[in-house]
Amino acid sequence: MTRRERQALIDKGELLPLMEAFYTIQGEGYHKGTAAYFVRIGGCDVGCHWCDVKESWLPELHPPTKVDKISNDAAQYSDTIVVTGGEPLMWNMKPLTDLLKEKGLKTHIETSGAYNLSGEWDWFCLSPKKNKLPTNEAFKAAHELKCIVYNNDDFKFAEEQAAKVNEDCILYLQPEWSKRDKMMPKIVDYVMANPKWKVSLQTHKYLNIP
Ligand SMILES: C[S@@+](CC[C@H](N)C(=O)[O-])C[C@H]1O[C@@H](n2cnc3c(N)ncnc32)[C@H](O)[C@@H]1O
Ligand SMILES: Nc1nc2[nH]cc(C(=O)O)c2c(=O)[nH]1
Ligand code: SF4
Ligand SMILES: [Mg+2]
Repeated sequence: MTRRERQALIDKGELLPLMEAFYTIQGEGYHKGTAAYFVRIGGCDVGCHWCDVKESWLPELHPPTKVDKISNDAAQYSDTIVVTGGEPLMWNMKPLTDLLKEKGLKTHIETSGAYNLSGEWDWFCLSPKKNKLPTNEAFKAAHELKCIVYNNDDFKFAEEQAAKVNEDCILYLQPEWSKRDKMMPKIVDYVMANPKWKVSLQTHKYLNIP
């Protein structure tokens, strides 16, 4: 395949830069505790300084992989597939989600929502970032809003984001991992005072699973 041919397939979403795929338990948010197959797509330029997968950022480090292979592998493991990254919406997600749905699998996404929406999602987890705000489309699509709390300013940011999602969107505050001891007591107080919010923890890190 020439470079140009490969780029055309990437543009169409037939090839995606796959960093890793693994079967585990969804650790975060509404579906925490549910067995799921994770597909981690490389590439992200949002630049969160506390990102826990910085190795995902450069797309050229991750091999362009056929979505047929990704979906066939996924079907061997689980009926719930979580597509994450990196930032999956930097790529065209339609071919991948079409294949997953043809197989009767549930498609979940973890996204910052900073890029155009593509793909068909049964569950849309939006985690807004100050550096690159979500699109209006992403706010409308969100089933859960998961705001990361690194410092006190993040409570205000979280409220601003919550004002933009649908009324039935489930609202979560999740401590940034390195600040969890400092921020968790503040999150607890905040949620008790503002019970429209729920706490989300990265439970997979406590369980020592991927
Ligand atoms: C690694 S990101 C990939 C998907 C997408 N780029 C996003 O940010 O939503 C997956 C989830 O992990 C969260 N996350 C990343 N680093 C974290 C950290 N250090 N502590 C807590 N949550 C973190 C993100 O906010 C997001 O909800
Ligand atoms: N177990 C587990 N649950 C997760 N929920 C969201 C994750 C992500 O990195 O997107 C993640 C992850 O990396 N592992
Ligand atoms: S948007 Fe997601 S993958 Fe990108 S830097 Fe932020 S947390 Fe990491
Ligand atoms: Mg993670």
